[in-house]
Amino acid sequence: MSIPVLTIDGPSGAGKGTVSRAVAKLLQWHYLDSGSIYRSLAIAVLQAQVALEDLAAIKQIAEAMQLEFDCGDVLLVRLAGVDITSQLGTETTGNVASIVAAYPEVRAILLQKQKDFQQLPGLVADGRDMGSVVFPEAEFKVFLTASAEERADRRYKQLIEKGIDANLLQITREIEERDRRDRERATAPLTVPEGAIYIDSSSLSIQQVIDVVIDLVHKN
Ligand SMILES: Nc1ncnc2c1ncn2[C@@H]1O[C@H](COP(=O)(O)OP(=O)(O)OP(=O)(O)O)[C@@H](O)[C@H]1O
Ligand SMILES: Nc1ccn([C@@H]2O[C@H](COP(=O)(O)O)[C@@H](O)[C@H]2O)c(=O)n1
Repeated sequence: MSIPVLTIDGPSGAGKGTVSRAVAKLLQWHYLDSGSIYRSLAIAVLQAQVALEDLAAIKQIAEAMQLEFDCGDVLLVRLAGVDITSQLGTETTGNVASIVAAYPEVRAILLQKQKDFQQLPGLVADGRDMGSVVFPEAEFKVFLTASAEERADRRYKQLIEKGIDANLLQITREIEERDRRDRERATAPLTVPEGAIYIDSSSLSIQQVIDVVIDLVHKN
């Protein structure tokens, strides 16, 4: 029996995490936030004070990385037994994640960790290459995006709500730079996977996007 997978790929701030968590909860399926794996590696690399050009050292860290996920209402991540959840969401972590994620060797090391999330009764997987590389056979595929201005605005509001000082212009620049890096890398670039439905959420509410995605699963 094949285990159903719904993949939700798209650029930063498109709403993938928010929508994936809600849909996984409604379907009572498991949830994979693949970005948090790359973000955890970024934290481990920063902690080890390794240069971002030192591929050999980064590969060693990726291979040895002991990660535990608690995917309840709020995602909790432990690295070597230490809760790193509060460090995951920063822009520095996201930017370093996108630099280490560009190494094909690093992606190969982290591939099986992601595949292991495919468990009954089903999986909602969010990231950049879920529908194209990690779960190419997925039954349901979504590409979720929004304009760069809208995504930067969402990220800005998210940071301000968390009490984190933020600068809209800087966030816009960082989002555009991360998009460029994720789209232009040679291995597993951000792309619309074959067979995915394309949703531009620039003028849709979170609930409207959730409804479209739930409909896709229920109608098939
Ligand atoms: N359709 C929407 N309308 C308005 N705000 C939204 C919408 N979708 C998501 N948001 C808000 O945008 C912010 C970013 O969403 P989220 O973290 O889910 O994006 P993401 O695609 O997972 O980003 P990343 O890839 O960087 O983790 C959140 O504060 C979320 O509440
Ligand atoms: N499947 C994925 C998921 C993420 N990445 C890289 O990690 C960065 C952070 O991801 P978020 O979804 O948490 O923002 C992202 O910019 C990508 O570079 C990836 O390569 N593949």
